[in-house]
Amino acid sequence: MASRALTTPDIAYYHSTASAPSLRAREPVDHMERPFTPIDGDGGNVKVVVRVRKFLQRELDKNSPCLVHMDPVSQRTRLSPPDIDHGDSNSRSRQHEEKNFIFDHSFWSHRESDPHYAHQRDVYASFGEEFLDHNFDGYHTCIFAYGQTGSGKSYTMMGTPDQPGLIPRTCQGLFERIEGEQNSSITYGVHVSYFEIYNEHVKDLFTPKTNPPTYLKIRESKTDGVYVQNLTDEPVKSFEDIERLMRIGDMNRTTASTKMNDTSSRSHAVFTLTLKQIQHDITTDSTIERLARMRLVDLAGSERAVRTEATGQRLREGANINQSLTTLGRVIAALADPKRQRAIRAAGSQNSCKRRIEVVPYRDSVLTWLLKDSLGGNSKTAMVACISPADYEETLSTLRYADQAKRIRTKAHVNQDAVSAAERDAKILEMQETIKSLQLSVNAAALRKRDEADRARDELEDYQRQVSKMQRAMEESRVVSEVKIRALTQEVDELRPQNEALRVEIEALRRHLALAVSELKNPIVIPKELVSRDSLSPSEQLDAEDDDHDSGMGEDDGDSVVSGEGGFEHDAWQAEVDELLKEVGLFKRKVADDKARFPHLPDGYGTLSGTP
Ligand SMILES: Nc1ncnc2c1ncn2[C@@H]1O[C@H](COP(=O)(O)OP(=O)(O)OP(=O)(O)O)[C@@H](O)[C@H]1O
Repeated sequence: MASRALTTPDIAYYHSTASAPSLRAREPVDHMERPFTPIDGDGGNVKVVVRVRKFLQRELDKNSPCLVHMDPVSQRTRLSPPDIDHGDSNSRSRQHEEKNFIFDHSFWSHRESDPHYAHQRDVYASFGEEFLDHNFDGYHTCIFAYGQTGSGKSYTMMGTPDQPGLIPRTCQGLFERIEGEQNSSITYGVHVSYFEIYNEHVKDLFTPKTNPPTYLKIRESKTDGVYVQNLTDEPVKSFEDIERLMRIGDMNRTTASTKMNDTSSRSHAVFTLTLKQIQHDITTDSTIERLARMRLVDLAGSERAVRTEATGQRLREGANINQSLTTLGRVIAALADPKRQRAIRAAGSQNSCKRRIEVVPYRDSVLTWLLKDSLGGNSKTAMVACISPADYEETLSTLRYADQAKRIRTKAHVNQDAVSAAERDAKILEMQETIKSLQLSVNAAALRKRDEADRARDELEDYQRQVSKMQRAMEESRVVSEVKIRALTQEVDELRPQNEALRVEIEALRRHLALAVSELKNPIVIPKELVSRDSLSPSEQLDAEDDDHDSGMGEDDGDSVVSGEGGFEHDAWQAEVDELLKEVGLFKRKVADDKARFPHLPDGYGTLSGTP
């Protein structure tokens, strides 16, 4: 097993180039519009890639020749027979001949100076990103590394601190996409679990080792398929959270030094990321949920006891590893069998024909039982066949295995649900009811005799699962409510400036009306004598003025506008009156304007009685 990536210097500047279609499109996935998405229910063939590693010290010491050649254009992988002089003592060189294979991709990681050398980032860019796309589209995926011991599986899957592999890159890519997402109506939930299958037992890698070891049970349910009971499924918010967990998991993983590999994985490790995307539509108060599970599996390596020279515990481990890999081989062979595939197509929905289709031996090992869905069911799956450059027989066996896996077709479909707010509430209510009834039956069972204790325990476990499911649903409900609040707050913020502008306008209007009302309430009264004098002829006006002088008018006339200076006072009056008339005219125009702008103003608006 290669040491795992704790820090990731070369992914700090590694940017995902693939887009994350996710739920940005409000509608459910439309396969007609997105031709690259296969028809729902058809995951296509298992993608198979092959990677050859560099020489290890022991191979260099033996001056081993490189038996593998890869053509970067045709993707052809050629395996040459070993030279008799270089052939090891176990090889039966008489039967060896050149073999050619073509896979979806061949990664040449043998000599770094070669122009087509495949770095860790190239492996991820080649299909890791594509698989992340599938996850954001709502598909389950699985990538597993297969190969003999010491062939580079852990290096490819986990990598080293300097050269992180597919698992840390996938986790980093996932959070880069989530953080880059602009659509605030989508909420993301990511959970991580990590377990190993050691000597046909399942161990949680996130919980501390115990003595004796704690093994977990495998269960199967209609809704969840095959699952590990009570497995820790940690919620994570960032890549750093995952790194911390991976560190814990790797410390707990069973490795040992063998003759073939200093840090050999003695177990199959299954790292699972679960991505839940919830998009809330504020207009209909409904949600679309997409769930995708990505399984990243680092298998233990096949090994020959004569080569590893294992004894005791190592020998038993090796036998168990080989046993489960043999079962995996039988499962792959059954799934890839063209006769079986034809029979499935012919059977369609006829149950009688289905029964005659050969049963795939998933249950013969814990590994195949747990990977059932990933191998032949609802998943898009890729296999990385890791090979050594100097071991003809083991490499040929791996390449044959991989060649067979190419023919497997899976049945992936988008895992998506549209849920209205009412449905979600009803679901939570239903769960509460189930929990209540389970609680009753658990209580009742607890009262019965000891032989029923097992059943009671199972019911209790079911009950606990339901409770944690409900807690998760309620947590999701809370998250959706937060999204709603966020959207409404945003809307209020957007409306605030418009509201302020309207408020200012109304205030100005109110002041303007108050002015108009006061003018109308206190109209300007023009003295009668001024009006009647205006109607006289100029000569008559002069006579009238003489009369005024004669009668002493205007001597002490604080109230009168007409003074002894004659024409000057008259002009001032006239100017004042003109000014007032102008203002009245202005007011009338403003009232007319207001009526045009606000057609709903009452009819009496602008008149003394109609003014508020
Ligand atoms: N592409 C590569 N480039 C550089 N070194 C590599 C490469 N592949 C593997 N190695 C090195 O080869 C050694 C064995 O690799 P690794 O531990 O990944 O093998 P493995 O297949 O996981 O073995 P096992 O099944 O025994 O766990 C390690 O020292 C690893 O660093």
